[in-house]
Amino acid sequence: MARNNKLSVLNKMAAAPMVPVFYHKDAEVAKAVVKACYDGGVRLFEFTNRGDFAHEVFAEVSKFVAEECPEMALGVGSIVEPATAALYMQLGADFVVGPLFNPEVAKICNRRGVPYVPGCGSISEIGFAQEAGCDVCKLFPGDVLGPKMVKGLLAPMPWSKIMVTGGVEPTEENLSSWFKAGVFAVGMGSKLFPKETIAAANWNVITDKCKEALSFCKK
Ligand SMILES: O=C(O)C(=O)C[C@H](O)[C@H](O)COP(=O)(O)O
Repeated sequence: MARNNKLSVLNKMAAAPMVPVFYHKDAEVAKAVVKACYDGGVRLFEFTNRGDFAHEVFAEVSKFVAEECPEMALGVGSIVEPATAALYMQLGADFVVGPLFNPEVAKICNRRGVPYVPGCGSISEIGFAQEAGCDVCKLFPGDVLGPKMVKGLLAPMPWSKIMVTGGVEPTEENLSSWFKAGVFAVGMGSKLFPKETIAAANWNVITDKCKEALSFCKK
């Protein structure tokens, strides 16, 4: 079961609005990356469901987070259908993210009070997701859709909480363009975790990058 309830996850997202997105098949690497992010001020972490045994790694990371990163909410990403969402919720996922909106995933997340952040590429999808109980919608792929879309949709739908993901960069220029447009949070994967940094186990570099990126996430 989730360690953090919906309110706690949303409050963390409001306070530290950057969600690192990461997958590694080696649980030790995944744990080190989660801890490096935690030390850099990150309070929400999305472990993506990539590969057949990703849930086994998630289970180990989840135990580690409970012991070593008590303030962290651990979510799962790349979820496209309800069976996989249920599997991860059983393993303690605090929130569920996906590249698309699936109403069946919304239903089972709602039943357990777990926030579902679905990927949406149009204003109508965001509307359908909101009606299905999604408090935060993920604008995906962000670099294709752009900050102007966020500004545009917030004019008629100012209640919308948007987390943009896909091509977001940990630079002041990129992050401030999204936050100026009105996003609630950003999700960031490949640009926050260059392959060389992970291969070299340069965890301090990740901690520093997270600290710096969070300082650019100004609403
Ligand atoms: O897994 C999901 O649910 C996705 O939607 C796709 C990606 O994980 C993110 O979009 C990360 O994107 P980058 O920051 O560009 O690496």
